[in-house]
Amino acid sequence: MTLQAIEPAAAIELLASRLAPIGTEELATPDATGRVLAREVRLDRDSPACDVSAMDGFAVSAEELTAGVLPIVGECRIGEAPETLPAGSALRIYTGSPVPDGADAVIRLEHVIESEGSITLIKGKSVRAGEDIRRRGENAAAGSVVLSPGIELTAAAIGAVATVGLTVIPVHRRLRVTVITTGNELAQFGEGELKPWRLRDSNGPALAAMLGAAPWIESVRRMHANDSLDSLKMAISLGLGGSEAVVLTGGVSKGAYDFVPDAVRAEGGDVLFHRLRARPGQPTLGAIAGGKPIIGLPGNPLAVLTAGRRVLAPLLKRLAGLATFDPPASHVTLNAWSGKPLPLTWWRPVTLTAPGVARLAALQGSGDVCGPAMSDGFIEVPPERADAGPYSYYSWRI
Ligand SMILES: Nc1nc2c(c(=O)[nH]1)N[C@H]1C(S)=C(S)[C@@H](COP(=O)(O)OP(=O)(O)OC[C@H]3O[C@@H](n4cnc5c(N)ncnc54)[C@H](O)[C@@H]3O)O[C@H]1N2
Ligand code: MOO
Repeated sequence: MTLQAIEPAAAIELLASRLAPIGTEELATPDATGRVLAREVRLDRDSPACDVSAMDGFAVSAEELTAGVLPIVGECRIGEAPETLPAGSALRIYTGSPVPDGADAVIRLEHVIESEGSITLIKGKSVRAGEDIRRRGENAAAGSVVLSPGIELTAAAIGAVATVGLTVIPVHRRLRVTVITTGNELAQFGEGELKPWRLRDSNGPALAAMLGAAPWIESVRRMHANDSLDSLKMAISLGLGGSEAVVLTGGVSKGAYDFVPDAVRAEGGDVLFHRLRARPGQPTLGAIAGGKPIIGLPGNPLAVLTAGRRVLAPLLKRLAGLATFDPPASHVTLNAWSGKPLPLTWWRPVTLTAPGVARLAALQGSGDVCGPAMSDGFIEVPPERADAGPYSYYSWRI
């Protein structure tokens, strides 16, 4: 069966729509950092839960302080129930202390003169009702949604989870991914002198580096298959058995020894796309078997990086439970364009040189491992464009 070449975004959408997020587990809140939240989090009480001072100073009646001198008659301690402010007086107050009943403003320390146990406004300063008071519920009211499911738990999110009082939180389990390298040309461990027609595996380590850094990936298991249908079938079967996603590199194109498409189908894979309208990475294949994605990346090292980052990574994010699995990219402008336009999407490695500015990496083609080595990521050049951009930019970090 020949499938039409498809746009990268459409390929992601097609396969993502067939994937369900992995199951969940409960973790102690701080241990969930970087993990994908699996429930909605709502505020259990108003934030703040009572009126509190925003500054160190004095709780007063704005009208009374504006009118003259106020004796300091006590203090509002932080962490203790609100005091009552007697009429015609001031209470010391600290950032976060509950505002006493009877006060309608906080005047900060540096705006008053304190003398003989009383305060007066410094000349030129004024005080208004409501000043420097954080009102109960002004951040958010009890019951409001603070976090939606499917977000990655950042430091800010963990703070919110903790403030709601959740000591354990449901998150999606982490993915186990199997990466299968293919090809009889790859050197074996301990092979000794490397003949020029043999080569070291760079795709396996590059993919393990890209995927293994994600906090929602548990493990990247590496396997190797020879260029034979049986060897590939065995590796795919083992991969499907022990992980949530299987990624292959090489053997996916049109050569006599490119058995990946047949092996994927033989192992029950429903091939949804096989060829992207994008380069490098054109022969990329996407399939689903038993609800698990199988992604066949090409063998060329740059194609592995670009299609891995642009197509594989969003699909794994979807599987990991991330709601925004193909987020909008940031943009960079090139310091200079070079090259003739292509009739398809062109992924070109770049190095960032200033905020929002990038330089094209010098490289020979998609078989060049060294050219992209110092790049930060790549730009996505739409078909027929041949100018300095701006273009969508994808970092190698997923
Ligand atoms: N007649 C056609 N030939 C090719 C086409 C085509 O459309 N028609 N597409 C080309 C494109 S584009 C690409 S990309 C490559 C991809 O081919 P495969 O996915 O089948 O990959 P292989 O042939 O197995 O390997 C390609 C290249 O990559 C090297 N390689 C493979 N694995 C590794 C690894 N783990 N580490 C480092 N390098 C690896 C391999 O030795 C080959 O040099 O096909 C074009 N051909
Ligand atoms: O598209 Mo291949 O992916 O030239 O390298």
